[in-house]
Amino acid sequence: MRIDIITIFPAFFDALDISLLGKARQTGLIDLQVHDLRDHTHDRHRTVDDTPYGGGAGMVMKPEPWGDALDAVLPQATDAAAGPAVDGPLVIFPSPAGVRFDQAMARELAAEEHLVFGCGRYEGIDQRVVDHYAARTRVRLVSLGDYVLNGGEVAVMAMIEAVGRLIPGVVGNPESLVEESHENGLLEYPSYTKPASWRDLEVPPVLLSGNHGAIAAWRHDQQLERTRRVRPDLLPEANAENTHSTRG
Ligand SMILES: CN1CCN(Cc2ccc(Cn3ccc4ccc(-c5n[nH]c(N)c5C#N)cc43)cc2)CC1
Repeated sequence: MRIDIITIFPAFFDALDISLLGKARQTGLIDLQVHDLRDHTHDRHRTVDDTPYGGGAGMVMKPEPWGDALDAVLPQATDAAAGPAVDGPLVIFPSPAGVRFDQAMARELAAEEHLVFGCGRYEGIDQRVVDHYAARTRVRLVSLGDYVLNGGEVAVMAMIEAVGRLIPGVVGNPESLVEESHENGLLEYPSYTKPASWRDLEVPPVLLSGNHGAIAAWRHDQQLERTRRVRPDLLPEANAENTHSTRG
């Protein structure tokens, strides 16, 4: 997979040089490039923002640097008349107004060949940037969650980590991807390791029994109990209820 990130804070992504994603880059599993938006400015102050038309607080990111930066990482700009290319890169702009990112979207993105992330700052990016590229390629606004961040970098880091670990070969033991939270729609079960007794707290005896059937049943019960308590909205019956009510 190829990943391009455009940002005014390239150093923010130095963390992608270490750990599993750093190894995936070294082995060529992921070709990840970080681009400084200011390298696509043409004034001596390397200006990327300006005041909003119509007034209002804060600054908006100018379209010209974004156009030059995105043109540099996207294939030869297709003609808008041809409509958005369906087989080209997927361009993702993190935004509080975006579709909520979740594990299902992470799985979708992990199947893509080329992702381009545009990290906005200030009060956001001039809307014409989104409109221009949405006419030429696939563009998505994606939100990390219902809270306001100062820019897109934290969201992009989270998305790249969630997507990267689903790419075959990135995580040593693919088995560990199967039983984690949200992979089967439920929260994960609690985990334990040695010692069997710690500060008078014991490991649940079933986990020491060697009875794999009983262990699997206990773990599924723990997933259901934890999901009911913490995230009842994830339970199948909650979704079934929603489905019924939308049918009216
Ligand atoms: C006219 N006004 C009306 C109010 N808005 C509100 C507003 C919009 C952006 C920002 C800061 N910011 C800039 C780029 C950028 C990208 C992602 C996110 C982001 N926040 N939360 C998520 N889950 C995010 C993600 N993913 C935030 C970003 C601050 C305040 C501004 C314009």
